[in-house]
Amino acid sequence: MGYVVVVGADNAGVDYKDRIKADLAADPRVDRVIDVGVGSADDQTFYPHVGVAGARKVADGEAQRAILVCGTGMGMAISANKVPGVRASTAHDSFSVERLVLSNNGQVLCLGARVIGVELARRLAAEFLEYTFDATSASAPKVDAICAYEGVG
Ligand SMILES: O=C[C@H](O)[C@H](O)COP(=O)(O)O
Repeated sequence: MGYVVVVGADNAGVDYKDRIKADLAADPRVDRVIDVGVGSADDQTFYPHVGVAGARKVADGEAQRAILVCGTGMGMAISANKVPGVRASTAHDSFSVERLVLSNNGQVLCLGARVIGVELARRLAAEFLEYTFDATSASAPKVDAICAYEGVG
């Protein structure tokens, strides 16, 4: 069983989002890609609406992961983290992407199209799917402590 992955972006990130969406569609690790928009750079929908829509699909169990793109990645991360059960962060290097999953059990990777190049963004998106959180690891009780602050888990 492969991943269901949500992709989303605002007008600043839509080109990156569409590139990553195409990569995911061709990725054998991915069963389905859900695109929560925007559809074009003309769509001025504010990033929090996209970020929360994407994060809700993860929280609801419709998807296991989400990749959200805005200008910096930060607005998407702040917005996605408003959804209980979601752990989202901007990560612009390989080590941070690894730790987002292995340390933080993060399900939502946020990328900044005005910060990193599209080839790095594509690579980080692919790397994000390489990792699976180990619930028996020493990091697990720390993630449990995060969840306890929001009444989840
Ligand atoms: O975090 C927010 C994003 O970077 C967004 O794409 C741009 O937001 P701004 O237009 O408010 O700078």
